[in-house]
Parts: sequence; structure tokens; C-alpha cells
Amino acid sequence: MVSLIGGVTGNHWSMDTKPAAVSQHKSQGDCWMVLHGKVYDITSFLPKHPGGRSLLLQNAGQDASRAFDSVHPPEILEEHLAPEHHLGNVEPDFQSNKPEGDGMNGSVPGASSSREMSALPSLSSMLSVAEIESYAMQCLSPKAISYYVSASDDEITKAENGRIYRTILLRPRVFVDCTECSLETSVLGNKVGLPIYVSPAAVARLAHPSGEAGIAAACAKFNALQIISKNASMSPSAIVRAGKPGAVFAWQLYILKDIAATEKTLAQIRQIPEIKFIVLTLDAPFPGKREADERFKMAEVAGGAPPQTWGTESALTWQKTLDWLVTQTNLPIVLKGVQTHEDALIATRYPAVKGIILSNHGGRALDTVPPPVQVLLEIRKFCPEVFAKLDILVDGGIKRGTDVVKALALGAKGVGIGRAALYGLAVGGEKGVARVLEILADETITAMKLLGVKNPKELGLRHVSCKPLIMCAR
Ligand SMILES: Cc1cc2nc3c(=O)[nH]c(=O)nc-3n(C[C@H](O)[C@H](O)[C@H](O)COP(=O)(O)O)c2cc1C
Repeated sequence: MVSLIGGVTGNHWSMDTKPAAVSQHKSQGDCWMVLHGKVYDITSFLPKHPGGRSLLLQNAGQDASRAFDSVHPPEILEEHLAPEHHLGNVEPDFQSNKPEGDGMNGSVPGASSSREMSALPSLSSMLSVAEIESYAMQCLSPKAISYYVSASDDEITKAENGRIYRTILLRPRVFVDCTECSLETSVLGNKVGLPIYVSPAAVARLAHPSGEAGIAAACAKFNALQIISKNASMSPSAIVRAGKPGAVFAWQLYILKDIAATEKTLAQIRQIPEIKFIVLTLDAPFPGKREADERFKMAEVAGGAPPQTWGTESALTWQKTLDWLVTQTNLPIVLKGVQTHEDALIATRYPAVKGIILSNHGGRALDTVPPPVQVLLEIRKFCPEVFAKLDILVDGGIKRGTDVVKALALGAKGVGIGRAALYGLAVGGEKGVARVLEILADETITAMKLLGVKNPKELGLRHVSCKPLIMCAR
């Protein structure tokens, strides 16, 4: 990061006030930063930054646009900084560290570079999600690897999410004409081309400069649903623009302690008709203990990173929160991070809630919780009426078409991929994500044909054998 020494112009200085150089304001008690040609006083925001104040102080007194762009959309400034924090604008030649390109192809600190990507074999020669993951490890930065791959504590839940699919066996039927087989289905009444969707995942631009827009463009090719993260590194409107035509979106919400900021964002979402439902994430009221990520941050911030501020509201409750949310949106609500059959049943009592996502955040929240598939089995056993009332989606550990087929056979309407999409993005931007979706779609259709099933809606309990799981759900 280059230190800035130019002058400042803007509304907040009178003509006879000689502005001090931005680079002089870089302490905890007096902190300025240049972002996209504008100078901000971020002193009061330092203790509120979810990534910790040290990361901001590292970039204090400088043009931090590139570092900022790799993790945040520009709109987030308005969400968190009042107009009076904008001190003025820098002279054009002052922006020594502005972002390159149009954001789709420009370089982003920490993202895979085109040089690293060109050293990889062709995407068409990558045959499985696991193979794409291994190539992603070659081209992602250490920062991105520690953030994307990590899970909480001993990563038991993360491992179990994938392992459980290996314990479920399939039951193919013979003499079924499956010449014609389709993956089309619907999620909350929205027609989609695949029963596979991309789960919300923060800061996709760490994987590739095209970020969430690259994911959107890939999803559009398959008419697949993309759930946009509240912590996306691009604005929801920019992501949605990249998906046209034919793309279906949902938007994931974290309710922040700063409720006014949350309401402001929800108002922006109301202006985007392509967003068909709101996904409220509930499994992370506090951050999980992801040691790989913490270790990286300790190395990045000299002297060790202080504990993070977690901006997410931890005082959410069924009635109060859902009563508030329906005043902010007319869209259907989906609750993400449901981890017990009891909560699945309670969700059916709230008319605005039209779906749930059984998820443990890819093992990134509480460790040693059961995989979503086991919760699906609990629901089948203890409150099967939930299936008739809500669309149930699941995510976590999906790497094969047979995993998709098993989750659908157990009652899921759709199956989300989190890391797999990020790894695809790392190895090939939009084309890499499209390759991940293509592999999973082809594998799913192959599995369905071999099972004797013509479309996702035909899949049912009779297609799986999972006695041991049903025992453990008792
Ligand atoms: C790097 C990363 C960032 C994530 N960010 C979010 C997020 O912002 N909001 C959210 O609801 N879930 C988030 N998740 C969880 C995913 O939506 C999803 O539940 C999980 O990745 C599924 O597991 P999988 O990675 O094994 O497919 C994130 C997951 C990862 C790996």
C-alpha cells in the first residue's frame, strides 16, 4: 500500500484551511482513509469494524481502495458511515492505489491471478469437484485458503457433512425408461434449471476479481438459483445485473446490531425485482472459532489480532424478529441454519416463513452438530408434516451428483454448494463456476437415470437405504 502525500479538496474545509496530509491521520484516535477518491474519517468506526480495528489501522492514512474492494461493495460505506464522515475528495493524481479495470477483471489483493490460473489444465479436463478443489488450493492466496477452507474447532462437523453421504446407499429400479430425464424443479414456486443452487458465501472476490458477479453469470447459464450473501464483496444490484437473463436470486440477511443499517439495506433489496426471497441466517449469532483463519490474521496483523467485533445481532427471537422482518419486506422468508426438527416445526407456525435451509454453515459455526441430512431424517421421523408446509433446502459437504440425489430423495427441494462454487471461481472465474455446476448437473442426471428416475420430484425414500441413520435419529 502506497502512502499518500497529496492534498484534499471538499465541502468540509474552508478555502483558508490548509488540509493536513491524509497520511498523518493514521492512529486509533485520529484515523482517515481514502476510498475511491474520497477521504473518510473512520475514527469512530474503528471499534465497530467486524474484521477488527487492526486491519483498518494497517491501511490508515492511505488509499485503501484495492484492499477495500476485495471484500466490500462500495454501498457499504453509506450503510456504516454518516455523511459527515466524508471529509472531502482527493485530487485525481492523489489516487495512487486505485482499483484496476472494471471490477470484473481488475486485480484484487488475495484473488487468484491470471498467471496462476493459466498454469492449470483446461477446465474441461477437470472431472470432479474434488479435482477442482485441489487445483483451487494451487491458485488461491493463503488468506483466501484460510478463510474459505477453515471450519470451527476440530472441523468434525465439516467432515461429517460430507461423510454422511457415503453412508447412505442408493436403491436403483430396473425397467424404467429414463431416456428423457430433466433436472428442472422449483424452489419456493420459482422455476429453476437445477436442484442445485449456490449458497451465500462472503467475499467471493478473494477467489477471483469477477467475484459474485462471476457466480451469477455462471448460474444464469443453468437457470440456477444464487443466494447472495449479505457480506458479498459486490453490491446486490451489480450481481443481479451479471445474471441476466433468466437468473433467479435470493438475498441472505444477517440482522446487524445496527438495525438502521439493516433496514437501509433491506430497502435497497426491495428495489431489485430479481430477488425472489429473503434468507435469514440464524446459525451464526456469534463467530465460530475457526483457528486456521485466526492464525492467518495473527500473522497478518503484527502483534496479534485483537478479538473481532461481531456485528450480528445476537438477541433475535422467533416472534420479535419475524414480526419486525415482515414490516421490512413483502418477500417470502427462508430461515437458514435450522439444525433440529423442533425448530423446523416451529418455523411452520409463522406464515411469512415459506422455507428453511438445514445448514450448519459448512461446519463454520458450532462444531460437533449433526450434518443437515441427519436433521432431514429427524424431520421425516418426528414431524413429517413440515415437508408439506415448507420448502426444505440443505447444504454442506456436497461434492457429487449422488450426494444431490440422496438429499432430494430424503425430502430436500434443493441442495446448496458453498465452497465448491468458490473453488470453481478460483480456478476459472465465471467459467470455473459453470464447470462445477456442469459436473454436478451431469453427475446428478447420470445418477437419476441409473436409479430409474426422470425428474427430481420423482425421487423419494424408496430410492435410498439409510437404516443406521434412522436409528440414530431416535
Ligand atoms: C467462505 C465462506 C463464507 C460464507 N459466508 C456465508 C455468509 O455470508 N452467509 C451465510 O449465510 N452463509 C455463509 N457461508 C455458509 C454457506 O452459505 C453454506 O452454508 C456452506 O458453505 C455449505 O457448506 P459447503 O461449503 O460444504 O458447501 C459461508 C461459507 C463459506 C465457506
